[in-house]
Amino acid sequence: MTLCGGEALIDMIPPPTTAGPDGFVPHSGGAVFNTAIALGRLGVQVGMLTGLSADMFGRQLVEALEASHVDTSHVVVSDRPTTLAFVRLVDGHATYCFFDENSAGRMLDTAEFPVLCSEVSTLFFGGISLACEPSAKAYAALLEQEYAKRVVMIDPNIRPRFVKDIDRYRARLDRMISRADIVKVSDEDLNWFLPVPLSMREKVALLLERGPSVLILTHGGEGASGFIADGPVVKVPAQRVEITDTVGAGDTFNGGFLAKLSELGCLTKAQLSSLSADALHQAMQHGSKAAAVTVSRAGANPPWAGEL
Ligand SMILES: Nc1ncnc2c1ncn2[C@@H]1O[C@H](COP(=O)(O)OP(=O)(O)O)[C@@H](O)[C@H]1O
Ligand SMILES: O=C(O)C[C@@H](O)[C@H](O)C(=O)COP(=O)(O)O
Repeated sequence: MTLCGGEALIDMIPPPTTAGPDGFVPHSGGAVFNTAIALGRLGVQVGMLTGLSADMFGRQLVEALEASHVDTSHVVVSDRPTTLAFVRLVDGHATYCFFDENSAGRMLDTAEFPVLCSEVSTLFFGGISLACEPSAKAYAALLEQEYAKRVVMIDPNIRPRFVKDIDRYRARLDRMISRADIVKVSDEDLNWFLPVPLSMREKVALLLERGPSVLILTHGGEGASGFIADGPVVKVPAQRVEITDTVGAGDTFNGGFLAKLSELGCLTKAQLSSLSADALHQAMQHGSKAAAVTVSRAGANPPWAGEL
């Protein structure tokens, strides 16, 4: 089972026709939640480790997980509120305004973490859960405890506005990246993480030196590049589709990517350490197709296997 550890929240999204702040519609979301939903819909055995509220939005999120075949046995329910993310769309591109003070996801602490079931073979982490305390510290500690036994993927989905102590955030991400088997970053994330006058290729080399077997760099509507140590750069273009909004593009890409690696039998530490360029290409292609479906419809709404 792949266990996705991180936030599940409500994206308040304006319908595309609404010019002003009126008419926000609550969509289930959160970067890590979206990846879990994508995996469940694509037929991968997946569970979610997160803190959810007992409020109406928390119940909406549990129902959404169950409807997409995501196991909820690692979900911790509390009376704290659900995180809300108000979304602003400019030409389909999303920016976020978060309300997460004291929220069920953000306040999840190590002491509340359930024991991982023995079927968990892969851990996926990312998003604002790695930026907010105390959840960030708790997920980082879990990774540290588990990385030697299980495959780990991270998509930091960097949101600097959330972070009070930037140096601590950067150092923690650095350590997590060094423990991960697969790392996915956007161009923006990479430039934030390594704000030095180096080329993209040199920055990629620096990240690979830290330890991951596979690094994916996504370029929004320009597609993605994949890197393995000593292998060729694998490039996959974005699919041409009419954009409704880009919410959850990267998260869905991650789901499609992991689903294909799993189907190919490559989701083990040994396989990943000698991944072929062909397997990498197939997995990225699958991620790109899945993401294209999400950007073509409202909110993060990953495709089912039959839609690809
Ligand atoms: N405008 C777009 N059209 C088609 N596919 C897109 C578009 N934007 C993103 N994608 C797909 O989603 C992937 C991830 O997008 P990106 O914006 O780089 O990640 P993130 O959402 O994590 O910032 C891209 O590599 C591409 O496959
Ligand atoms: O969790 C977030 O960072 C924002 C969410 O509200 C949103 O659902 C999301 O996951 C956006 O992810 P991205 O578009 O893949 O960066």
